[in-house]
Amino acid sequence: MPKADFFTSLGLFVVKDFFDLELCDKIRIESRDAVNNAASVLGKDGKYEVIEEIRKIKYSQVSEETINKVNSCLIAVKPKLEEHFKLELTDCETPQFLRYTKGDFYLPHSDSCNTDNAPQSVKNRQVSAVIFLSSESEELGEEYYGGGALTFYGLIKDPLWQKYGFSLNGEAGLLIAFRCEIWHEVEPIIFGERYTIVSWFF
Ligand SMILES: O=C(O)CCC(=O)C(=O)O
Ligand SMILES: [Fe+2]
Repeated sequence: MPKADFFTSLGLFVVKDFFDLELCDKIRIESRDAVNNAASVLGKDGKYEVIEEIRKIKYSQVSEETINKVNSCLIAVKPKLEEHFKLELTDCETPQFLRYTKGDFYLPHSDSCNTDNAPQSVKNRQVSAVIFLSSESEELGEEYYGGGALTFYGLIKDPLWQKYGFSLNGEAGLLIAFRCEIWHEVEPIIFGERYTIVSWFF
């Protein structure tokens, strides 16, 4: 599996210890114990709906304090994202706290959508950000999971490589940011629980 530096060399933005392990543990435990709801996707009619054949994940309803803390960390990195992607960004969406248990996944998708009926907030998205709170590992433990690779497509423009997926090894504390149009998926979780936070800059 390629290392984080490989994704940097292909133009993605990676910070390895964006969150320290103490903060990852704290938010992961809060996310595990919070009320969970099935996550939705944008349906063809431009409305959000739960379609478990496409995105089988739970949202965790963490505290306002945790949302604000993560939000301020994301806003603090905005100037670096603007410089990296050569874009002007206004703000980021309220972060979503995601919990994946065995068998959960998210099929290949892009985070932006330009169809006429898409909500303006989705049309405005420019950069996606994912923060890992747990690590992919062969070890068993609360902070580890197996499977669940975040896999990116079309990173190499050559037509021969268009359909090739590059999988990132999830590591607690790592932030990866990428242009919203890039296709990506979360492969099914084989064991353990996978925790991430996602948000979108616009
Ligand atoms: O959990 C992840 O690694 C990414 C999730 C994702 O792609 C999304 O929610 O749009
Ligand atoms: Fe996504």
